[in-house]
Amino acid sequence: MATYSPSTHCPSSSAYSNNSSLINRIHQRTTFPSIPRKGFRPTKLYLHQSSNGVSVSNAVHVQDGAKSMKESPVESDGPVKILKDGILSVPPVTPPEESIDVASFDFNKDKSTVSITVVGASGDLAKKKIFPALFALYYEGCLPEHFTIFGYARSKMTDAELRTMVSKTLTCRIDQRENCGEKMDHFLERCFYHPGQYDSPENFLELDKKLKEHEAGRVANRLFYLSIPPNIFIDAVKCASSSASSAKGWTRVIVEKPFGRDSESSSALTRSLKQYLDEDQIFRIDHYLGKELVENLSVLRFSNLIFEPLWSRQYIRNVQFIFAEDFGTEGRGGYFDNYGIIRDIMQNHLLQILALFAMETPVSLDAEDIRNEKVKVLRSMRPLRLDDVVTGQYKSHTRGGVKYPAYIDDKTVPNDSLTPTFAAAALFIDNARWDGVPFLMKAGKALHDRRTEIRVQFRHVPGNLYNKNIGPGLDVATNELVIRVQPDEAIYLKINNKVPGLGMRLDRSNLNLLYAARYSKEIPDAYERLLLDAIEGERRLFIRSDELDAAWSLFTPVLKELDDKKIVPEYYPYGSRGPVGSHYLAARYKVQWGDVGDVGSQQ
Ligand SMILES: NC(=O)C1=CN([C@@H]2O[C@H](COP(=O)(O)OP(=O)(O)OC[C@H]3O[C@@H](n4cnc5c(N)ncnc54)[C@H](OP(=O)(O)O)[C@@H]3O)[C@@H](O)[C@H]2O)C=CC1
Ligand SMILES: O=C1O[C@H](COP(=O)(O)O)[C@@H](O)[C@H](O)[C@H]1O
Repeated sequence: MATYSPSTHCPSSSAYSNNSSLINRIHQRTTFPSIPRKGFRPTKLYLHQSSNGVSVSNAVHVQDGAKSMKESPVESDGPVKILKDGILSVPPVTPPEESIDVASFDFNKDKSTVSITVVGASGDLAKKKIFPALFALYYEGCLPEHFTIFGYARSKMTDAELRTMVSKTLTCRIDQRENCGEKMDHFLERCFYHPGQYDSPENFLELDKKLKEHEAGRVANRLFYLSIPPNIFIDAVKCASSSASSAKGWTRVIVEKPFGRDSESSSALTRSLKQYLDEDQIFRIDHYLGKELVENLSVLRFSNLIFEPLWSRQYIRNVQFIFAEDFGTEGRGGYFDNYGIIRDIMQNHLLQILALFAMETPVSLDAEDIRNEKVKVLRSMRPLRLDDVVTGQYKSHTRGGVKYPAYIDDKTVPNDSLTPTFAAAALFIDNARWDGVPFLMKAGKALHDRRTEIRVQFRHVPGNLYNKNIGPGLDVATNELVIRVQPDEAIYLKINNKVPGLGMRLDRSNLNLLYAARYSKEIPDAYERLLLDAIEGERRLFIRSDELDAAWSLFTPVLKELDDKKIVPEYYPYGSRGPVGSHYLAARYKVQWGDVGDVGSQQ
């Protein structure tokens, strides 16, 4: 049974199909348009699932007018229905003897409010992603009616200065709708700033005071977004929890990666966080889980009959997870040098995608059921061996008269740094479904293009009648499913086809779902989805501590060995395809990287 109190109205967020989320979404949109009797205003609904969907078993109503706000449960006189657009029709119940005039009753009085504090508001991520995502949610009508946004950092800034800073990053990217400028102004009016130290309980108390002023006596829910370097996470959490957490509503904290550098430091971070927060208050963000095509992975797998039966060692030859950026670490060298590409991309983003790709069917789409399956598959994996890893680092390269820098040219990076900016790895899942199937990962900075893809290469057709038409490269002519996460989001399937004409020549073609051609709506940024979920308490896309432990267990031994043995990375020119070693690694498992020579989904 789920209890809920009226909160947000988000017309575009009805995409979830699991029942608990459906309850949330329906609730957001519950507007009680037809209060059945004077004086009957349900303030809470007890929603439960039934075979017919969601129904209301009990409503609590306000009785006897505004002054005596007694709440008492009432039975509905008939079934509660969900009408079109998620509006609940609550059938009449017997009215009280004395009823009040609905028009004079202040229904907003006891509504809750959400205060979002961006800790580290002066920083890169806050400007680039968090404020724009909050604005997009506001624009789409996804934020609750009562909300306030506070920026918090050490930099001295006034509210007006914060607004100026934030306004530079906001865009009206969502369609070409009207009143965007006006909406921006309204949004900015609800943004405030409080300067303070991250380890000062006094400064957080001052913040608390300001938050309370804005919350105006409503039930206050508070979300803190830690957009700060990891070495100050705990200071900030300690102060936020002791001096600025909500007395009556919920308090949640979004924690940005990196969640440690290895198993030990990650466990220590979790232990420290749990001194001040419960696990269900901690929202560990991996923004790749908020990307549209990553969200779609489960839909593709579990709602299409043609895929799930093929999803095993029986039909799949190998799976590839490819991340490439065509720019280096410029500006982030200081952070990056302490982490490297394996920690920055593989251990989190790519491994999370792998877990979603390879997990067994969850019992339901509830957060815990999905995360249980992810943990299971991660724990079935073999820890990565040094032999199965190739590392690289970009070096300076001049092209078209332009000189591109080496990684170590960054002033914040030591000249003798061995930190990998590229890595390729072969991983294995020792369970019945995936026994022997190589899961290859490749991630790199300063490569020749920018893309993130999942490539599924299928086995060849046994006894294929058309072998002679295909020729010796049998494995090259097998089916390949490509899920291009970015850019130009697409899902395409490579198939063999007869070239039209009198001869019998086979050709490889793509069955192609290119999002830009199929859907006119712009795809929301991952941070929008994740922020909305955190506000709504939906944990499905956030990392649970046992998932994190399992993920670190796979990579910690090899990371330690790379450090201890001071393994020298293979140097590759800025803007190239990366170290050739990655091809040798793939070849050892009879794999060819699918991105090489693929002209993509445009054909
Ligand atoms: N930037 C990005 O693209 C991504 C960032 N992340 C993660 O998000 C978090 C924030 O990233 P980002 O915005 O780039 O970080 P920044 O380096 O920009 O830091 C954010 C703010 O924290 C304060 N700060 C910086 N260094 C220190 C320090 N040594 N001691 C105390 N305060 C400091 C500064 O604010 P002030 O001086 O005003 O207090 C700064 O504006 C990090 O954990 C990062 O790993 C994750 C994914 C991508
Ligand atoms: O977490 C990180 O992600 C970005 C890439 O994110 P994207 O959404 O732009 O693909 C990466 O550049 C950065 O190094 C890493 O820390």
